[in-house]
Order: sequence, then structure tokens, then C-alpha cells
Amino acid sequence: LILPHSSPQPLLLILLLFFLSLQSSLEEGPVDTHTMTVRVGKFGSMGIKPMGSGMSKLEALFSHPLYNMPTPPIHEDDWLLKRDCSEKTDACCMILYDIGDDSAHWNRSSDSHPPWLRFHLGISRWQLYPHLDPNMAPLAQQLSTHRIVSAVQKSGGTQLKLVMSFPNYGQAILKPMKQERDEETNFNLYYFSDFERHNAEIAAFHLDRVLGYRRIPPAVGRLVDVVTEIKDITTDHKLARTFFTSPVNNVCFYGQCSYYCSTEHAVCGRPQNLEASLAMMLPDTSLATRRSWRSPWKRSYSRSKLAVWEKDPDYCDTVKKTPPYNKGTRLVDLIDMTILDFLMGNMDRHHYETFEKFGNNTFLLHLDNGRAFGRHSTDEPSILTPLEQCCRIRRSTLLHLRLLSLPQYRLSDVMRDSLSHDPLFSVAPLLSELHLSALDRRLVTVLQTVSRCQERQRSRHGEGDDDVIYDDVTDYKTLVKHRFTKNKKKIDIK
Ligand SMILES: Nc1ncnc2c1ncn2[C@@H]1O[C@H](COP(=O)(O)OP(=O)(O)OP(=O)(O)O)[C@@H](O)[C@H]1O
Ligand SMILES: [Mn+2]
Repeated sequence: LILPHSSPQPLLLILLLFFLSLQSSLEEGPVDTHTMTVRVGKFGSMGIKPMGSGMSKLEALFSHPLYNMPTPPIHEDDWLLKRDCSEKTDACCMILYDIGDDSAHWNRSSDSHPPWLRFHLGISRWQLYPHLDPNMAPLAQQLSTHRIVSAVQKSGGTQLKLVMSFPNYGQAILKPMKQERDEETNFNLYYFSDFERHNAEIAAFHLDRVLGYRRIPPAVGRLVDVVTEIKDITTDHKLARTFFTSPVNNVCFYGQCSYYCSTEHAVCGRPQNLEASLAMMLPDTSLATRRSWRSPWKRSYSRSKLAVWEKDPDYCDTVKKTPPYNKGTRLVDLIDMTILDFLMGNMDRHHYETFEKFGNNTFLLHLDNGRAFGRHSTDEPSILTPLEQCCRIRRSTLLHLRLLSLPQYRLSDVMRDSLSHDPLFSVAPLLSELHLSALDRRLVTVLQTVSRCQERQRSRHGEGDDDVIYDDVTDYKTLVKHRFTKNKKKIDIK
């Protein structure tokens, strides 16, 4: 259900009615810690079956009205790259000219663009890709099957990563499998020396999309032949030199980097097949500069030092006054990221990035999720500190989270379904059941934290303005109401 900006009014009316009653029932529902669900109030008696027959859990979630709220129109300046190729200097044309394609086989209409270029051209001020993106399946398909023509190490960062290139000039970042799916990170390892996991990169992309954020570049799994798809084709001599055959005849390599790039930590094929994640490369920084921001809740990255936020319970009061967190959505965007990180147990969010073109009024890129999903048996409450200390959350996020705690849309079920579409699912599920149930358990914690914030707020200020919820949905209601009154007659007849 995609609603174009000129959507038919009856549809909007139905949507509005359903949305409003659902919203109130979702708001009423207190968290039941025993069953890990939210009581649904009027929802059950509305007679609306949320799940269509034959719909998968993911399809049902994505067709829910809360995931299909009309979005404001996107103006020309809200696209990251200029989309029409009328002039040679346009970003899209520059890509085509750069790669030597002077309309030889692409005629510059978006239909003929390869999926990676369509992905780049679809990045806007608000998200990396649209909800129900028809380009997602071809993009994933190409990432997981296209011939690899080049593989070189990616500089920067601490652990081994490769940049893979495809015949149509698309590129992806590869992270290799380093540990078994249900193996837990050693409890004596500090967060800053944990391994990166290929399945974490993939699962993070799915979780981010399930939450409705769309702020992580698409990542898919792939079995890579380390000989024919890396060793034989690489022009990276430093990388080529690190290949060897293990005692059991598996082909291994370790590359060059500052963490875990040694014979003891080599990544090995079986005997040549290596599981890896391939994440879609963002537009080159020469076309779209990115800005890197230090997270105000960055950990100390030291075994002994505490960060400021660990010593000062009122730390958020300072952050709230500090640009860019004092205006717009930056603080609630950061809280969104905090929730994602808490759900997947990622303690390594030291920085985040934005596209410079959009200034401070834009979404946050959630890059580098390799250290997520390391443990399922314990949760890390300190990751939620920004939510605890600031007590603020977007309404749309809260509504999504509440929906995902209902039995029909349970987060673990939706994630299991979503991840089953990844090519590596045929080898083994991307997240073990233990990791999936950890997601449900952590979701309860997030919702309880928000409820505690609201209780605290009520006891301090009584009923009245809700300081906890950042109302990004009221605008939506106003928008729909406006359309409703303007076209009342038409709707009444229908
Ligand atoms: N999909 C992507 N497209 C383009 N650039 C990316 C992408 N993912 C990551 N990068 C860039 O590459 C850098 C290194 O990647 P990443 O953070 O995943 O590696 P890392 O080894 O974990 O780094 P660090 O040690 O700094 O945490 C990132 O800071 C980011 O700027
Ligand atoms: Mn990292």
C-alpha cells in the first residue's frame, strides 16, 4: 500500500480512522512483562484483521497503516544527487561519464540504470531508500550473484574489509564471517576489541528497515570463493601476500589492518567458500560529502576511564542545549539510533554520519554494525542511556515499537521472516533463535523505559504537555484532517 501524494481521499479516510483508533489502543496498552506483549485495547474488537491471508509477517507489517503514513513531498533540493541528466555536470551524468559510459548502453532514463545507481539516485534528505522499494530485490540479487571483477582492501577502520566491484561499476563493502552464528562474544573481551560479524551487518540492515528507519545501506549475505573471487583477481598486493592454505586444506587470508589481521585470526574458506556480508556502497564522497559526528554518548574506549555521561545523570540537559541537538529532530534521531543499538547489543557507536548537503535537517546514517549481535544471553542497559537520560522519543518510533510488541507483529517473527529472504539463509539462519528472542526481551525493556519516563513526567508536571513524546505524527493528522475537510463532500458520498 503506497500512497502517492495525490492519493484518493476515501483511502485516506479509512486510513485515518483505522490509524486513529489503532493509535489510541496502542497508546493505552500497558506493557505486560510476563507475556511480553502490549494489551491491545479496542484493537481486538475493531474487527480488522491485520494479517491478510497468505501474507508473510513482514508483508503484513509493511502494509500496516503505521508504516504507510503519507510523507511530505520531496523537493528537488531534498535529493542527494541530481536526478536528471540534462547537463554534463549533473551528479548522475558525472557517474555515467566517469565510468566511460557515454550513453552506450544506458540511455540515462532511470529505467535503464543498474540497481546500484537507482539506489544512489533514490537517497533523499529523509531516508536511504523508500518504503516498499521495488529496487530492493534487484539490488540484493546483484549484490549476491553478480560477477566480482575486483577486490581490494578498504583503508580506514580497524578490521579487515574489502571493496568489491561489479561489471556494471557497482561496488560493495565485504565483511567476512569470523565466528559461528550462536557463538557468544567472549565475556572478557572489551567492546572495543570485539570481532566484527558479517551476519550482524546483514541483520542490522533488516532490523533498521523493520523499525521503519531506512538508514542503513542494504546488506546481503554471499558465499564468496576466496580463490576465484578474491585471490585470483585482486590487484592489492598486500592482500594477496596474506593468502595461505591451512593444515586441513582450507584457503585462508588475513589482510592488513590494526585488529585481528594475523595468521591466528585468518578468515578461511571451506575449502574455498567463505560466508560474507556485502553492503551497498554509498555514493562516492566526491559526489556526496559526508560529515562524521562524534556521539555525545560515545564510550571512553578505555579499560579504566569513564565517559562524562557515565558520571553525570543530568548529562542530557547539557546535550539538549548544545547544537545541533537543541533544534529539529537531531536528538530524537539519536534516540532512534540508541534503540536500534540496544536491541542488537551494539556498544560500538562512537560516531555517526550525515550527508553534508542536507545540513542538520536530515537523517543519521547508521553505518558500521559489525559489532552488533555479539551476545544473546545478556542485555547491555548502558546502551539505552540516551533514552534514560533524555526521556524523549519520536511518536512514530514508539508506535512502531508498540506494534512490534503485539503477538501478530512480534519483532522476532518479523525479523525471522525478513532474514529468511537473505541468500545465506540456505546455509543457516542469519540470527539464531536465541538472538531473535533477545530482540523481543529488549523491546520490552525499551517500552518500559518510555513508560517510566512518562510516569516520571506525570508525577512532576501532572497531565498536560507531553515532553516525552516528540510528535512527528501530529503533523500527519493535521495534514489528513486538512485534506478531509477540503474534500468532505466527495468523501461523504463515497
Ligand atoms: N556502505 C558504505 N558505503 C560507503 N562507505 C562506508 C559504508 N560503510 C562504511 N563506510 C565507511 O567506511 C568506514 C569504515 O567502515 P566501518 O566503520 O564499517 O569499519 P570499521 O573497521 O568498523 O571502522 P572503525 O574501526 O572506525 O569502527 C566508515 O567509517 C564509513 O565512513
Ligand atoms: Mn567499527
